Amino acid sequence: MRNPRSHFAPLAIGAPEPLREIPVGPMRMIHFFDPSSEKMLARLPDMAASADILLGNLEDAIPADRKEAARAGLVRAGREIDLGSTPLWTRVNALESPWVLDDLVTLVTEIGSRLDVVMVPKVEGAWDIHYVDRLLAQLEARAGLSRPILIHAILETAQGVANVEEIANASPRMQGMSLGPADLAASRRMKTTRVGGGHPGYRVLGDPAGDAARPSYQQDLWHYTIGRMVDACAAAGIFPFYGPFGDIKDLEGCEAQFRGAYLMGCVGAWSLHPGQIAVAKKVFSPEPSEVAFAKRVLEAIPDGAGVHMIDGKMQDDATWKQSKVMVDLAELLAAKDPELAEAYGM
Ligand SMILES: CC(=O)SCCNC(=O)CCNC(=O)[C@H](O)C(C)(C)COP(=O)(O)OP(=O)(O)OC[C@H]1O[C@@H](n2cnc3c(N)ncnc32)[C@H](O)[C@@H]1OP(=O)(O)O
Ligand SMILES: O=CC(=O)O
Ligand SMILES: [Mg+2]
Repeated sequence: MRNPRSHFAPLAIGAPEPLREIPVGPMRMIHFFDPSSEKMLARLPDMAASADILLGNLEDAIPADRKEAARAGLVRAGREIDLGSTPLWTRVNALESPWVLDDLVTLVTEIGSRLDVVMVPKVEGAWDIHYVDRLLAQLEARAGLSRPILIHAILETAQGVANVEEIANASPRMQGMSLGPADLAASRRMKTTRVGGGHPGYRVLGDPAGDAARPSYQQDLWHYTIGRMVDACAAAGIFPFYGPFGDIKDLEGCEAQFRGAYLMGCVGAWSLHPGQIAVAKKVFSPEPSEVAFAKRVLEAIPDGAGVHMIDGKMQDDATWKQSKVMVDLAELLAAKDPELAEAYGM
């Protein structure tokens, strides 16, 4: 581990100072697009208006013979397409792949000032983040960038999950983490071919009670990993996200999976298809009734201390903090979305 006094020192001469706080904006969905597709590039301005974050994907789902076209398309998007204030991220190829070095060198050199976050797949431990951290610093210095590019890790190997806390704390560049349920299932030898979501076989059975049918409840395969990821991220001051939900037509299943992650502390999820943007927006924006109640708690306890009763429910210092989380998120989203501002009365 680095000397704590040098934790915030740049890793290359001339590289920008690392950030003390990770920038906070609406992050309800990271919308994936294929930058090798002209059709997708033409749609980017519209997508930028509806998505909180846009991500040009270079890794899985982009075939080997389109890797270079995808990288070039993303450079073009960063240089020529007006995305307003919507952050532009990329997912680079895996660190062991033949493409990742050119991904990082090209993107930082050509559009480093436009790129907010680099998502790194299949992160196994702090050593993977250290590699990207130093390389980014060298490239930023050479490109004369004034703002550091942040790193987002995908939690999608068994070893990555085992090392989740050290990954979260590996660098001041760490912006957050996403659950990658497809690769993680393969890495763990889980017997599912689905991309995220539940599985009808993963359930608990109620006790027998005479001849009555035994109740049976489906469980969430991802609960354990999401819990570990949320704690690791919150403890490190960075942001946890649910990843992909691959059954594109099952918007109800998608909503349920996203909602579970939202309630557990995730700030957003990936959208792979335009239909999932609306789902993420709905789920990761707090309910107006919850916001109204949270506002009442903050108003009733202006100093955030002591014990009070509101609608028959005990409120104290801890519930004040819960309410503050809710109202802060509502204010953040209301600043971008006039409909939510009205719904929240802000
Ligand atoms: C496990 C992981 O690593 S997940 C991350 C990697 N995977 C991805 O990034 C996949 C991204 N998504 C996609 O490629 C596509 O959405 C697919 C292949 C899943 C489905 O695509 P389609 O079969 O074309 O879906 P569908 O016919 O419903 O599309 C409707 C329209 O939305 C467009 N569209 C689909 N996905 C996207 C997207 N991500 N962004 C913008 N537009 C999109 C289609 O081009 C189509 O446009 P059109 O009506 O003008 O022809
Ligand atoms: O990259 C995402 C995954 O689920 O794998
Ligand atoms: Mg993956």
